Amino acid sequence: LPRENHKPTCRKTTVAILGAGISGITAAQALSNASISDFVIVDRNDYIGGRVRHTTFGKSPDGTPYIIELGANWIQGLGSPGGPENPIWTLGKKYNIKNTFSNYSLILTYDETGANDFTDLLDTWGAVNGLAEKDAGRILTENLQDVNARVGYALAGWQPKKDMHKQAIEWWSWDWETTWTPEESSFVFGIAGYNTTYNQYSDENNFIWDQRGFNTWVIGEADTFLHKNDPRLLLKTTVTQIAYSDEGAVVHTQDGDCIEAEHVICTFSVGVLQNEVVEFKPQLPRWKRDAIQSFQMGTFTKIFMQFNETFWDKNTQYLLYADPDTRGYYPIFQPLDVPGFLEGSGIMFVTVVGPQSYRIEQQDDERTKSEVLEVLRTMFPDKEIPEPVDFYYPRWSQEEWAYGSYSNWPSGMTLEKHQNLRANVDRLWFAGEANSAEYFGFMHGAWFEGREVGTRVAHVLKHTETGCMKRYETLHGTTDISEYNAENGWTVSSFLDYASED
Ligand SMILES: Cc1cc2nc3c(=O)[nH]c(=O)nc-3n(C[C@H](O)[C@H](O)[C@H](O)COP(=O)(O)OP(=O)(O)OC[C@H]3O[C@@H](n4cnc5c(N)ncnc54)[C@H](O)[C@@H]3O)c2cc1C
Repeated sequence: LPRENHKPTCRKTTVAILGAGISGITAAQALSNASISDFVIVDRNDYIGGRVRHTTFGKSPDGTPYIIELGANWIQGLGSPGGPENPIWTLGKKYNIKNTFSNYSLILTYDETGANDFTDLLDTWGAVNGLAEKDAGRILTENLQDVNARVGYALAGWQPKKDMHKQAIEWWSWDWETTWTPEESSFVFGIAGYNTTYNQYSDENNFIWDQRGFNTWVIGEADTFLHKNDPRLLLKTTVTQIAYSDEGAVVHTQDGDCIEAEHVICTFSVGVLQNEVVEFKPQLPRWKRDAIQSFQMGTFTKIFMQFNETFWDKNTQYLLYADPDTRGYYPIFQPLDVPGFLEGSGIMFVTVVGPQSYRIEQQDDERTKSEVLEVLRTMFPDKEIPEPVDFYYPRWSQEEWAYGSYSNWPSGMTLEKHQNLRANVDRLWFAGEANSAEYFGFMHGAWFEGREVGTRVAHVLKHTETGCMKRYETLHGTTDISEYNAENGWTVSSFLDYASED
């Protein structure tokens, strides 16, 4: 609400960048690099980084709390000799972000009987996945109709049905990354997206445990073009309305102020756009609303616990639990009190996604804590599982500035329709992780899209490019292979493979 005695003002700028997450900061940096310094960056939070967000948790031996990451935690796909490097990995190194290789083979499996080794199913999945990849590649290149990933994997020979061990392996291999089930996800883009990150860069994921917070690199990059107390950075400022036309735009904020700009770059998550917390005037055209509502926003919830004593094997990074009744019920536990991470911390976290996230994000901490402890007692029948001394989890699906964690590609969405998510409407531009056709969901997706749109707007301002991104008012059922090009956000081939050794 407008503050008492606050006189509304309307500020003028060339470019208003909405959001100070990775995309917003990268867009501003691209403008700055093109010598356009007249912009403002607006964010409702009081920090730079958006979904790269941390908090304090528990207590270390010296009494100070630990820093834990509530949002992005891994740099995914680092880079291979002879191939390109993931820009987030480059930046992680630049800012000396503390991280450790996530070793997925340091895994133990459990079920309702306690420890039970079903890791051989990982090899079965690997073999099926090889066949599935080939099939997905054929669908893409021959312009055939996409299917959902359940169908794609079933045709490759994967039938998990009522085998809860197989369901757990499938959850670990699919849902943990996408936050949606195979039934709900695109087969082709799920696999192509996986390949552009893990085959183009590498299959390594490094886990961040830096006690300055992972967003140190985002702040560091912002500092390369913003100065101390820069008036161009407006934190704690909530956008309520964006009025746009082909001549410019006016952004209205909750405190009654406004920003008049020649161009607006909106980097809000697809969850924010879907939930209409910001009013667009005029209403966005149907082709745009269709694309926004079609893309999926998923939820990924990390539940943190600190214990006074550890009861897990210090040589294990992952504990996978197959619940006998419910797929995805507290399936993956990660102790951080293991070598290379936060040793001595007593911290462990368990992750749920999708419908389980929605469920637990609506219930109170006590209920969730007792469910988690019951699972741990099932997994370790011979051990005393103590009450945690600290317990916390975020509610991503309810955050008005995110409405979820990150996006996923649903089956039935073509590259053309996704391009409509990216395309500008008059002088209103869009960026953010979901707009990356090749890296949706990831931090590097947000980074590439912010850079792309910032660069485009700079060209438009300098009259070296026209103002329109490709869009499809009439969609075709499938996408021809010739359309997998830069104009539609497809810059590298999903068939490239620098990462595999053979
Ligand atoms: C739990 C979780 C785990 C993840 N794990 C990983 C991972 O391991 N690896 C990885 O690569 N990626 C991961 N991600 C995804 C990654 O964090 C995102 O892809 C990336 O940070 C998105 O950046 P962005 O700039 O597109 O959006 P955002 O970071 O959401 O930035 C948009 C900004 O807009 C602001 N905003 C929204 N509404 C308004 C409004 N009305 N007014 C003003 N400001 C507003 C928000 O406050 C936000 O700061 C994870 C995300 C989550 C939540």
